[in-house]
Amino acid sequence: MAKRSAAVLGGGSWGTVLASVLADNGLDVTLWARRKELAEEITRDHCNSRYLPDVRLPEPLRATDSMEEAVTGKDLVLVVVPSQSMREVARDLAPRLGKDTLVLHAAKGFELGSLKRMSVVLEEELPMAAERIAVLSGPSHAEEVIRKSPTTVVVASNHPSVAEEAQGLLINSYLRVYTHPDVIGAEVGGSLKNIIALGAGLSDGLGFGDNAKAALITRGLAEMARLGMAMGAKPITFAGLSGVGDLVVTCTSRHSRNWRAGNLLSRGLGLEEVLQRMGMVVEGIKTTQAARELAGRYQVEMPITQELHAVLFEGKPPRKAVEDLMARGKTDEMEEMLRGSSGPTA
Ligand SMILES: NC(=O)C1=CN([C@@H]2O[C@H](COP(=O)(O)OP(=O)(O)OC[C@H]3O[C@@H](n4cnc5c(N)ncnc54)[C@H](OP(=O)(O)O)[C@@H]3O)[C@@H](O)[C@H]2O)C=CC1
Ligand SMILES: O=C(CO)COP(=O)(O)O
Repeated sequence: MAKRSAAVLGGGSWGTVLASVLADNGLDVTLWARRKELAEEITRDHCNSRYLPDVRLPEPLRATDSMEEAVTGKDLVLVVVPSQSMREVARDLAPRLGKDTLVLHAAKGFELGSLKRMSVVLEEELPMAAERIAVLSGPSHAEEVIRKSPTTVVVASNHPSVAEEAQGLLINSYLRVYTHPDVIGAEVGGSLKNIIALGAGLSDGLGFGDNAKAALITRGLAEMARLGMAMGAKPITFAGLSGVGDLVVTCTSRHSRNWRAGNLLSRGLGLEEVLQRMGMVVEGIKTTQAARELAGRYQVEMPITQELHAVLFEGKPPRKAVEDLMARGKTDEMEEMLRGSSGPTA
């Protein structure tokens, strides 16, 4: 059988690590990075010093700044760029995509303005591949996967054979990949957890304790599921890897960029300075804007998201946001779930 092949689009931390996983699995892998010097460093020195310092990449992994060279003839194209770049990259990919190529993305966010999920953006830009699109999500920090630390993820697709094929290419002894039928749930969970992780970083930075973090995780999950259900997700998806699994890892891991950004904000730094210090994408910030608009569109109550939006974009002091969350009207924890409603609570 011919050697399977893949292109990974995006030379950041997650794209580089997923390309390394596929290379470890024996695929012929080409990584596409928009900057020539980064592509050259990966091919020549087997490292990505900006995004993964002190990590040696598999020798067979090659990189290029030519999209054409990266994707031609590949069985799989894995798109791993920040959400706000997804459409632009998909547009460049469209004329070069093979007729049977599987398209998988691993981005966690919504497109600002349209508020679309990433698989919808891909379907629009790659209509010829609409039946071959899948999403990779779940608790998976790049820094741990590259160390081959046991990790579990899901590959969700509306087409079971597509999810199974992607599962077969990615699964190995340190990365256990489950298929999943709920694309909406996987994308909404993976995106919204970043908002709650920003809140967890803020909460820890303000010196609140484990009780506060457990509250954020649990009530955060409730509001993620509420919006997700209103958008068409299956509620049970939020109990899985792309829901509570990813929420827990992002709210508790020292690797989380969203947690770290929240923590810097708690020290009084402005948003611009936080982003500059991070030097990597912090998806939760734009997702907070998108989720607040989605909450309005679907008439869903998302108090943590609302308060975080006020802190990030309206200058509200974080402690006042916490006070306001604690002073909300009395309600029943499970009421909306037991009623099966996604609408606003009393
Ligand atoms: N890091 C992780 O552990 C995980 C990340 N993810 C998700 O994966 C996505 C990518 O994250 P991650 O790799 O960590 O991000 P990074 O910030 O580490 O890297 C982003 C990469 O995307 C590139 N990029 C940005 N815009 C464009 C564009 N318009 N065209 C081409 N390339 C572009 C950047 O290029 P340049 O260097 O030239 O700026 C950079 O190589 C995000 O949605 C994130 O939430 C999901 C799971 C785990
Ligand atoms: O999605 C992730 C882990 O599953 C990465 O989260 P951060 O972007 O917060 O690092």
